Amino acid sequence: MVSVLDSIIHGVREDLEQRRIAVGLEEIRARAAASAPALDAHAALSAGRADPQGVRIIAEVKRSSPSKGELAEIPDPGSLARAYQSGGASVISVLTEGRRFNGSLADLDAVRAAVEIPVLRKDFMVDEYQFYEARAHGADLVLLIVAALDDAQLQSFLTLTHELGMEALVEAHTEEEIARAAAVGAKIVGVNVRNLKTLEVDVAHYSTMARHLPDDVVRVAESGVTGPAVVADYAAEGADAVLVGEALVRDGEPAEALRRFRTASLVQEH
Ligand SMILES: O=P(O)(O)OC[C@@H](O)[C@@H](O)c1c[nH]c2ccccc12
Repeated sequence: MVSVLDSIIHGVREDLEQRRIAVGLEEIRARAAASAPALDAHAALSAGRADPQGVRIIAEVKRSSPSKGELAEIPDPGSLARAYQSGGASVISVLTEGRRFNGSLADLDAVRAAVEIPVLRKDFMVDEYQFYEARAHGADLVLLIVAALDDAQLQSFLTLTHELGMEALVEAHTEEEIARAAAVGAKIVGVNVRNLKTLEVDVAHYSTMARHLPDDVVRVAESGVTGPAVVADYAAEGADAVLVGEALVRDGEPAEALRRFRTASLVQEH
């Protein structure tokens, strides 16, 4: 059976071939080498558990999703990102996938130009071209989805990411995927409570998976935040950072919403 993830990746590869025709590998490598050095995303996220200001937030610029359709128009991604930054975000995540998420590299450029904090290129990374492209467009961090890659790809893409001075958020959904992330030496591991093969969300899944995370990685809880209580639960389960999309893009006052999420972990100790 073709999963949602498989069908997204099929489209990602088609779109990628078009971009590779327009800007060849050699050119994109040169652009990556010429861009300002990546910011330290690992430092921005590590030891979030002990942060007296509350759990770290990775705030996402996300217009649409395969599960919900259009979430928000976001005519000016740079100004949304600035609001996130002023609300205390540690990292901005930008969806650059076009077909299902209605994102683009232009969104990444706009966000990069608007903020001083690390930026995550959130896409389905399946070809080395995309890593040079991410760096050329100012990304500091990329997403590696374990379910979309075999071990050899995971290892070589993680190495390439580090060679380019970037960090990777290595996303797992199952215990086996966490073990695969750990085996390649991932330093930042996300547990996505949304299963990308079926799109089902189960926020309790984070606590089930958290005990399998290695001690020495930065722990990120991804998806499913509907309000401060969910952020507080993730933090209580030991998350250093929480990745939030929908709840922030749908909120009319994203900076305020972000502040509420950050401090939720301080007031709702378990
Ligand atoms: O909108 P939410 O439920 O807050 O989720 C954000 C983020 O975790 C989600 O967008 C996401 C997590 N991993 C992904 C991989 C690809 C695309 C999107 C995602």
